Amino acid sequence: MAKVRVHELAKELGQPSKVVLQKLQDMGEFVRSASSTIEAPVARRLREAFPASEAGSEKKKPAAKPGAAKPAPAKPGASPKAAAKDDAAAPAPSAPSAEKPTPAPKPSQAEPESAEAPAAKPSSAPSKPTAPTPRTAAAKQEDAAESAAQSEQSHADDADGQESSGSAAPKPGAAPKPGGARPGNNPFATSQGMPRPGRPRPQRDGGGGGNRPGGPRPGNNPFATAQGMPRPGGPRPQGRGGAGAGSGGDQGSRPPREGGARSGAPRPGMPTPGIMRQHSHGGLADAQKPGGGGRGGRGGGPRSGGGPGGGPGGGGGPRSGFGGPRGRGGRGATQGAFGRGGKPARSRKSKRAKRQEFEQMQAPAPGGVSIPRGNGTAIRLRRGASLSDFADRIEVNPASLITVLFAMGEMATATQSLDEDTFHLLGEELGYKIEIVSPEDEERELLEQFDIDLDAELAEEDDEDRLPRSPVVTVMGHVDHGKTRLLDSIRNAKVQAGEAGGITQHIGAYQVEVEHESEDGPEDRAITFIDTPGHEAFTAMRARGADVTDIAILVVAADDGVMPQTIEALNHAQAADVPIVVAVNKIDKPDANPDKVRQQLTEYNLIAEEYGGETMFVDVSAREGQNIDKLLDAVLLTADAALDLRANPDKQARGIAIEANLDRGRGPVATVLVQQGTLHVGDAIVCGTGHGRVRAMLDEHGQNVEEAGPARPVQVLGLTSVPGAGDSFLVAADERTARQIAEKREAAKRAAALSKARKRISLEDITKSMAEGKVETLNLILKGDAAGSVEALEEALLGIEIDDQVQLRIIDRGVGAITMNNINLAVASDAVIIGFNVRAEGQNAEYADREGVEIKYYSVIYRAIEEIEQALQGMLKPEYEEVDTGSAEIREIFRSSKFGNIAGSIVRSGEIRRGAKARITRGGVVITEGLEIAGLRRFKDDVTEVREGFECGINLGRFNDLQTDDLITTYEMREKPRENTSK
Ligand SMILES: Nc1nc2c(ncn2[C@@H]2O[C@H](COP(=O)(O)OP(=O)(O)OP(=O)(O)O)[C@@H](O)[C@H]2O)c(=O)[nH]1
Repeated sequence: MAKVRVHELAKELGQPSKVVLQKLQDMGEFVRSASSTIEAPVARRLREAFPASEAGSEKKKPAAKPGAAKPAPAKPGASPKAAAKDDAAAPAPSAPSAEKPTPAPKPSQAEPESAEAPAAKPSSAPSKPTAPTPRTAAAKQEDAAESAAQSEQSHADDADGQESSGSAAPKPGAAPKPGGARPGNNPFATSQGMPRPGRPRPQRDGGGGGNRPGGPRPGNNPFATAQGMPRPGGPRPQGRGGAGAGSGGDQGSRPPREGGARSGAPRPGMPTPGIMRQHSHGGLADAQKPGGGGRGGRGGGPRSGGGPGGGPGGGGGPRSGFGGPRGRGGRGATQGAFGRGGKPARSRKSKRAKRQEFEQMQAPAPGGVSIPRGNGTAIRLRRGASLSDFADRIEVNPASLITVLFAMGEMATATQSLDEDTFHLLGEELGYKIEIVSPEDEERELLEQFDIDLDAELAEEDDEDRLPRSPVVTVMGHVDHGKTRLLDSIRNAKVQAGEAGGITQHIGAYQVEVEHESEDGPEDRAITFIDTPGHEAFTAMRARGADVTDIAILVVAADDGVMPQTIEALNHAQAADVPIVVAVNKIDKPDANPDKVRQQLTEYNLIAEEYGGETMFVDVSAREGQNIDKLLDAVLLTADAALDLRANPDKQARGIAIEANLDRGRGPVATVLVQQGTLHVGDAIVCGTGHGRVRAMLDEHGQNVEEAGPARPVQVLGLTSVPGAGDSFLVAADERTARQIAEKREAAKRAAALSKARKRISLEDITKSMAEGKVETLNLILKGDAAGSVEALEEALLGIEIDDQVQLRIIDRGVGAITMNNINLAVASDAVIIGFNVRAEGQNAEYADREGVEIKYYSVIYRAIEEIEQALQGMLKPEYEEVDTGSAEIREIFRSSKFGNIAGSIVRSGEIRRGAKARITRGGVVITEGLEIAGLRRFKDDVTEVREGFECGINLGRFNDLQTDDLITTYEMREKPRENTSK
């Protein structure tokens, strides 16, 4: 029921507004002005206080619904009794009200209202406090209600202003408290207690009833799904209405509409919308009271009862009432009851939850689990990652992934490192694109965590920052052709006289000064030599990602000519795109034939300048120290012609460890080659998985140096552990960072070691790799048992007619077993090794496997040709074969209506696994195959496998044609080595 304004009431009572105001004040209700509204209960009490006029009022407002009236009595104070009476008086409680088990007293009030509901327009009710007006009044009330409804809004607004007016002053009579509603007793309040200063309100008019002490308080409503103020949506009109006449009753069930506002057709039994609104907005009259429970306004009593005790006042229950529109109303916010305050948080949550649910619904469930589909989302995982890592990335439980993987036929634990193929398969199944981070990317990402971006560093450098640096040279060649002697010779020739007594030591690399004739005249240039001769070391470093060599000196003994390892070295250098300078050695020997060497090498694309080529050949004698200067000159000329060797010396040093060892007295000692920047004593350094502070640096002469610039090799002391040759080093901001980087590198290394290396390049996927731009050519290394067969193979391979877009390159060939060297070259050059009647044995085979190098074995040339041809055409597909995994003999057949026939069997060999493919043979004849072990039991238990010698029950799904003595054989498809390919 709507509230009435004081002047309206005054008119009704035939009293001047002033008098009425005074009266209200006497009653303990504070009303600001004649235009203030007051709650129905207050109005009722007022009418009682002016008996004379009451009659008139009755006449006037016949409409007053009984219900409405009743509520009044039900003031809190009135409590039970009043309520009870009301109930009685009230028209039979409407069904709705009945439904609501109104707690306490309120019920009664509510009921009445509902009963009248039809007639009682919201607003009217309140306005006509006249209470138990006979139904006749209903009609009129309807009108009144409508108008009330219309005015609701305004009331509400007014309310704010009036809030304090305490329209709701406690009724004298009923309400015990003279002073109006007391804090804490406001049934409409979402929270009890004193209103905070400044935020009184809501109650404003509405409240009358609300305050009643007897009224139910929010939070005490046993029927409320949630205590406190109802949510906007939820509250039923009545709730609000409750205020007034306690109509609240049934409301609970009604939809929250805004009270009367709507069509004006109040629902029967419902509290008048108008009122409700008011309540919702304004809240109870008590507003004024400090404690007034502000908010309370709306909701009247707890659901049904209309107001809890508050009968009068409140009406609706907190819950139902909308009164309590979400929190806000409660707080007295003017926005009112329907503000959206209350539920936002909850609703957001629920949306999220819904979305998740939806996503899960779409998820494929290979193992019956729900996992959100990736829809092609790319997930990057480090090498050696586990299911747990993957699960973290897609935010699912690792157990789900284990299940999926299991359903796909693979078993793995959550923390077990998986290989790339498995991740790809799993990713495909779930709609994710798995990318395994390459070692280089991994290192890059690792450093990024420390704000170190080596690529960006280089990109940001200006050209002027980069100064010329000396070339780094590696000496290669056949055994005994004089590599070591040449290195010694160069070193000794260049040991400065000034370095008195300087004993040159082998530290892995050294630098020499050369007087070089350039266009601008003579100048001193330095050349750095890697002191470990041979292409083996060179390629091993490359295989580790360390490309330190700028130029290769290929040593060929003039008396011996080109030999197998000459060619191998040549191939390694060419595979690395490293320019070559040929040192034709031992020219002091009488049988030396330097020209023959030149001639021989033309076959390998090394054409001497004097023959019109671009390669510099220098005849030297390492033993005699002859032409060493010329050789060094040739190195510088080649470097200048083919390379632009420059580096920025003005930054923190980065480089590669060339060699390292544990020295008894000095601890870990590493020879590092600075590639960029300058290394200083005292720098915090991380080298491979070792770290520390540079305690001292020594050059190749054993002299202490304070700093080392680009291309300068130095021995570094101060590391915590011995790095490996080829490990990169860098200077970090501080020791702590250096340690952390080292630890992360260590962890990455461990993880990588745990994961099974994937084939870098394989014939099966060569075209795919080419399409993806991973490789541009198919690099092959041929090894055979005889020179003739290797040559024949090479010729045949080069004769394959292939598409222009595909390239075939034989980067090395040789006779003999497949060596570590061959594998390293394959690693460094992404090559496939072809073994023709030769194999990689023992350690080498393991190494190849570990490094992911594919070795294909053939014993028939045409087969090799055919496969490589197919590979280049993208036609080579893996071949599979059936491999039996177990067999069981049927001893007895059990018939089950549920599962069909069950074969009571005994496992004769291997093991029978659930899910395995199976075939049935009877007397040696295959009856059927392609079946699946659909069920497997040991006694009553479902099991996944049964081993040889044990009995079990096997269910073959729909296949029921079983007989005793039949043999069930399980098998699986395994990729098989191709025919004729293995030796
Ligand atoms: N006459 C002559 N002999 C030389 C010359 N250079 C090296 N030798 C000899 O050739 C032999 C092999 O020399 P090394 O320097 O050990 O050859 P290498 O290539 O290092 O040999 P490995 O380390 O076994 O690969 C030694 O006995 C040297 O003395 C040279 O210019 N003239």
